[in-house]
Amino acid sequence: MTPDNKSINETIDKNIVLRTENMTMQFGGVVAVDNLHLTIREHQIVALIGPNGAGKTTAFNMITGVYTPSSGKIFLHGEDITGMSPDKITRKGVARTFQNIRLFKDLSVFDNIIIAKHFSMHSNIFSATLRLPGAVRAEKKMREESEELLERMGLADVKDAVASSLPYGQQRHLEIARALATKPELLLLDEPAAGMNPQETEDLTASIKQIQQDFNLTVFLIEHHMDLVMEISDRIYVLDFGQTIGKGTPAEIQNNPRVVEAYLGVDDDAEN
Ligand SMILES: Nc1ncnc2c1ncn2[C@@H]1O[C@H](COP(=O)(O)OP(=O)(O)OP(=O)(O)O)[C@@H](O)[C@H]1O
Repeated sequence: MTPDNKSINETIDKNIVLRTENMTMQFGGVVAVDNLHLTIREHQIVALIGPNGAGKTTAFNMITGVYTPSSGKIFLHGEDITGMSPDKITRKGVARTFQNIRLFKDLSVFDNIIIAKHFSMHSNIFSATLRLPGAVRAEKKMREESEELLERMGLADVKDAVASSLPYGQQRHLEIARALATKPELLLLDEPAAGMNPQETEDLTASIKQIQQDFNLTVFLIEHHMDLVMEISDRIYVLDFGQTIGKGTPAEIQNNPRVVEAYLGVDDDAEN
């Protein structure tokens, strides 16, 4: 390899935020995810799709440290994070939302954000209680950043409302805001449009694109709403019974006969 080729390859590799090698999860006799190879580059929006039970959430759970893979490796910017704890992975710049909303339902919108900020900054409860100058400054900064985040997410008007009192669509936006409060570089969204009507889904599609640009993010999302997936994804991976049956651009996926047969041919909405 010439020196020029070598430096080109190194530059390309630096752009890889997340890479999995043979990532596999077995539950008893079920291979939920089978040898998954992912490559996600900086500032891409990448989707993971597939029928129910295909292994999508299990893949997220391995990447975020909830499960340790049965075999295979996970690299974040080239660092092996396989089996690292969820807290540690969050502090390395990975945040996620969940398929079923997991807010602090009895707390205000603002407090949901502040708690996430405290968590990500590893703030010291003793210095905060004693109101030491450094802690006071940090707290002030956190509050300002939280206000700004709520403003950007269109939630400033409801910042004092109890989280559970928000309409469903706004609760989903709050969940994304809370994930953003940890200042991630890589944002994982698990079915962000679940339960949304077509108008809410359209609004969310625009929001995700905007958030990705405003916060300079790399986004990896699981979603069943194909309009959303096809519109915003740079690349798509398709799982079926844990196996990767397709990967490529939206156009490539739409024309992949195996994917159409296993998944795209089935109209999820028609079943409901
Ligand atoms: N903790 C677990 N213990 C045992 N089996 C599990 C566990 N978690 C998931 N599975 C199994 O692994 C397979 C993949 O499940 P997973 O939830 O990852 O699918 P999914 O693609 O996210 O589905 P959906 O679209 O319905 O959310 C399923 O057969 C599921 O029953």
